Amino acid sequence: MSLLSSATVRRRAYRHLSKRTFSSSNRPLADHVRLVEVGPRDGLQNEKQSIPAETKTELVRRLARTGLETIEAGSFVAPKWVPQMAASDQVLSSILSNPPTSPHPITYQWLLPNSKGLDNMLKTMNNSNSSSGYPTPPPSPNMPSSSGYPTPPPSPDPQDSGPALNTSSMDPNAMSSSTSGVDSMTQARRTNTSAPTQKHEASIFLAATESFSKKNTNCTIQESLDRFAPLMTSSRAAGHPVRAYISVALGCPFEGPDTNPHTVADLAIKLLEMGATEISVADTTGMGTAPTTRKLLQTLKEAGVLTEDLAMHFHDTFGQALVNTLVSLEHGVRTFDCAVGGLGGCPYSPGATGNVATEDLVYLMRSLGAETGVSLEEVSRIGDWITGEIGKGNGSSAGRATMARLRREGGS
Ligand SMILES: CC(C)(COP(=O)([O-])OP(=O)([O-])OC[C@H]1O[C@@H](n2cnc3c(N)ncnc32)[C@H](O)[C@@H]1OP(=O)([O-])[O-])[C@@H](O)C(=O)NCCC(=O)NCCSC(=O)C[C@@](C)(O)CC(=O)[O-]
Repeated sequence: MSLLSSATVRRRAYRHLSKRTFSSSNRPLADHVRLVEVGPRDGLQNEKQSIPAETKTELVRRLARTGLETIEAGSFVAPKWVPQMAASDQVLSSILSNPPTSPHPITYQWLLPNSKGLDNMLKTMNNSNSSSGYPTPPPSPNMPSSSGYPTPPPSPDPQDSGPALNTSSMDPNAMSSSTSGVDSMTQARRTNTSAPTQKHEASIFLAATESFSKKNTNCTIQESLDRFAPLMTSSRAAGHPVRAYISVALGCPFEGPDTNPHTVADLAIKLLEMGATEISVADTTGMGTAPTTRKLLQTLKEAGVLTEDLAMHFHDTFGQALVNTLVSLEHGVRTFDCAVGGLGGCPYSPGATGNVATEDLVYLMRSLGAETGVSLEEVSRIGDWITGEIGKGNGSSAGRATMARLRREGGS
């Protein structure tokens, strides 16, 4: 892809804003941060030893009880490329036929590389529908707003660029375990025992560099866009909104740390124009730093990409994920991807390690006075359990500290 001038990107952004037909269904309140749990997919896909489908399903079931509202539960990619995800159809079938218990509706996301992936996802859904009585999603015209999604909450004050940071000396770890991690709103929602509904979304992915695009999906960036146009139309028509990742946005394992932010902005606009409901900007390699994250977010803003259409997806390879999260929060981003226990890594990004840990993000947000609705104790128990199941060290500092406290208190 040619390097685009900022003027070209700005022109495209103007087009994108004037042609905007999508709505941001996940628009968060100013003091609410939405966490997208990617542990069952991004967290497990790179594990070498085969993990039983039952373990993956159990992970999703446990996560569904924590207050998380969005869980990426698997992928429908070529098994030759990522064998670990081959049982995602079993995970999906299980979720449909025996819905996980959760305090509120959950959106499950499924990563797709092409239309074959979408066909396989829809086939699994249809098979499960006929055997489980799960209602077939209504066909919808190509408008995400008519796909049965709830009305978005009131939009934040446009002047508000971030939650008021909590500068008090309160130690969030000192909260009593009876209230910590779950606010009164979440507690109230938990009293609702009626059967929760579930939604399913597709997530697609392309790269901001040609080298990574080739390695990860065996095609150029333009070929990715060409592949995704019909996939997105079909997915939305079947009632499944589409989220889009842009990988290697802050550094590429093959081309180095200087990914062109204008390329990222241009791709974000194209994907939004094609109907993506959200762009997850991914620091696949964890090379991002506070200055490069700030520069990327500034470039996206100047190009006309709204913060409510963005999620940030940080890997913690160089220990910068929380710093970059803070920079993003200050910039106004309110959606972050994470993986319990700090699991994760991309099979086609050599050397890259796990995603930022869910437990660490919950702890950070709580310290800043931003609400996630997620229980720190519950996700810490899950991080402890799943890393033990797959024989890995627990990659979450907040998770390890919380487990140590729970064990001291006899409540693990
Ligand atoms: C895109 C392809 C398929 C191209 O791979 P290809 O080899 O060029 O595809 P093909 O069309 O030539 O097909 C090859 C074989 O795969 C089959 N096939 C083809 N598609 C599918 C499918 N969907 N599901 C099941 N099977 C499929 C197809 O039927 C055929 O089977 P055969 O005839 O040889 O038996 C491949 O490169 C691929 O699957 N890549 C996915 C790689 C991947 O999953 N990477 C990790 C996820 S991305 C990531 O982790 C980054 C992210 C999202 O987390 C954000 C970040 O941090 O950056």
